[in-house]
Amino acid sequence: EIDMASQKRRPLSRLLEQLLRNLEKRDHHQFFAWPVNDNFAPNYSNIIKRPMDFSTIKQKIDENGYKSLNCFISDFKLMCNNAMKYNKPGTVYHKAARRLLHSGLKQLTPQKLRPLGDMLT
Ligand SMILES: COc1ccc(OC)c(-c2cc(C(C)=O)n3cccnc23)c1
Repeated sequence: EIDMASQKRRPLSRLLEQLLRNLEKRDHHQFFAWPVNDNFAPNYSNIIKRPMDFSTIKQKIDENGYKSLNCFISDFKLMCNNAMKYNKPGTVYHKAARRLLHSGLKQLTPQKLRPLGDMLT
């Protein structure tokens, strides 16, 4: 159980929570909200060695599992790239992943992050 007080003290966690909310709202169909289930995606766990989804990222933030912004961005990219690896181009999932990756990364550029970064120092 993560006490709120320590959460307040951790500026990185607060920044990552904010960035995560911003990324999640771009996933309109919630295809990335939960781990992909092998029952709906045949052979998924054999093809995708490191599954990732927004709920797992959220849990990792709460457990203070990200030591840097770059580690958070890496998991976001992993999640999108998994979907572009498993799902064929042209599928709704591949297109959603490509779109999420590009629109998400635009929010994670230094220009966009600098004002938030000042909050960290
Ligand atoms: C159709 O409704 C849902 C609901 C939740 C999903 O993943 C959390 C998915 C889903 C998400 C994915 C991904 C992200 O590869 N996927 C691949 C094959 C079959 N289903 C999915 C689809």
